Amino acid sequence: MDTIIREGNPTLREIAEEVRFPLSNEEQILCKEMIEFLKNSQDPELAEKYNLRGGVGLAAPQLDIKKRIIAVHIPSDEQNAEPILSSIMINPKIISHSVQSSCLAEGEGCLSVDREVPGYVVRHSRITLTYFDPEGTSHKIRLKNYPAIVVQHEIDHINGIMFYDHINSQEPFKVENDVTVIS
Ligand SMILES: O=CN(O)C[C@@H](CC1CCCC1)C(=O)N1NCCC[C@H]1C(=O)Nc1ccccn1
Ligand code: NI
Repeated sequence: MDTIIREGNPTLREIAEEVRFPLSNEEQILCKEMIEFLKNSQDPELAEKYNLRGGVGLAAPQLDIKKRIIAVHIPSDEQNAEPILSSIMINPKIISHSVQSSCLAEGEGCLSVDREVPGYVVRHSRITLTYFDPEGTSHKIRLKNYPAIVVQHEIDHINGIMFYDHINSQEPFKVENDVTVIS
């Protein structure tokens, strides 16, 4: 998984392909590896040992694989509690969203971007999305707050969008009055 490609690689700017079911063995293994990577990256020892930056989300294009597969693994704040959200989402699709917008107070980063890009990344506060799990079962879920931000960051990746595309270059920390800043 040290094969995370960096900005400048054209794959990060392409639209990834829909995945067909049933998954190939290779695709099934990829899904497992993506979640494993996130879990390992959040383990202090393993992150130290393999020099990983802890990640809560990963999109297949970041592995130079142009497929609409994303992984999210968002830990809970308490130690050893269940993660808030841990999921592989195949062909994810936002089918509706709030008018209300939100952004992370500390801005966003990306495992494919080895530099700080300061500024608010304004996203939908709440989203309803459909996706398929690796078994091909369709799901429809609603997300808000941080999990909604993470999933939107990942869905951007399969559409060739980087987080800094959303930053207002004139006024990076400008917020319209009705944007919720999440800290
Ligand atoms: O496309 C996917 N990516 O680029 C990995 C990104 C995804 C998140 C960035 C903002 C929303 C989704 C990622 O996870 N990060 N960005 C760069 C370094 C930090 C790291 C991070 O936020 N880590 C974290 C946060 C909370 C708890 C544990 N770890
Ligand atoms: Ni990213």
